[in-house]
Amino acid sequence: MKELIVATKNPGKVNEFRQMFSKYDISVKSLLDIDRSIDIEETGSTFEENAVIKAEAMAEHFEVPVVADDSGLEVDALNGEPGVYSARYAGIEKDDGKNTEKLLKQLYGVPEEKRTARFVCAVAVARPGENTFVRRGTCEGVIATEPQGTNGFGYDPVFIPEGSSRTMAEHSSEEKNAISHRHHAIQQIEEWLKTQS
Ligand SMILES: O=P(O)(O)OP(=O)(O)OP(=O)(O)OC[C@H]1O[C@@H](n2cnc3c(O)ncnc32)[C@H](O)[C@@H]1O
Ligand SMILES: [Mg+2]
Repeated sequence: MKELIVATKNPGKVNEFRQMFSKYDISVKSLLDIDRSIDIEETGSTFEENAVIKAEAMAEHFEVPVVADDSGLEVDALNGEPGVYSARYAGIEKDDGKNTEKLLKQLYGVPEEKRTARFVCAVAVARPGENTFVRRGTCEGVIATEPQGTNGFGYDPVFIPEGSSRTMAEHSSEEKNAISHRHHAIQQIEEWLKTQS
């Protein structure tokens, strides 16, 4: 089994990458396993830019291929916010509970048909001495009026994916990994993943 570094410190993402990469016989090492003190500043203005920044910084550092994910939630009634600031929406401390609370406050009184949103995930692959590539996946849905469910992470308790009546946090990880933005982004790097296992 081949091992790949995924340049993230988000344990929820790590679980999902582990589950989805196992299909390719690839095991995942994250920054939580390697060095929690590594901090990469996300200075880009798009998901793609930030994913590339994270992947290239770590590929240069470890001198091996590195995958990185930059993701977030775009809410139409908020002109695409929180977007690339999803992790820091309610402050720098990255508190999922505070972020969802702020989001529900911002959307208070907004009717269901105007609560459309999408999760976006950019996955970048950086390799020493080779060109970096980045692919995007999305998952359409609406924002609920109150949090429901305990699975997943981030905004999952308030995001109802299209075609479902449950929030993402009420979906099993298998169900989420079949429809998520991260799944759709990873599908697009499948050819490369197959060369890695
Ligand atoms: O940068 P790394 O270390 O990967 O971890 P992070 O949590 O800071 O990740 P991002 O910078 O990509 O910010 C993504 C935020 O968007 C939200 N998010 C992304 N994917 C999500 C998902 O599958 N379900 C719920 N929320 C998600 C969640 O709040 C994340 O913290
Ligand atoms: Mg981040």
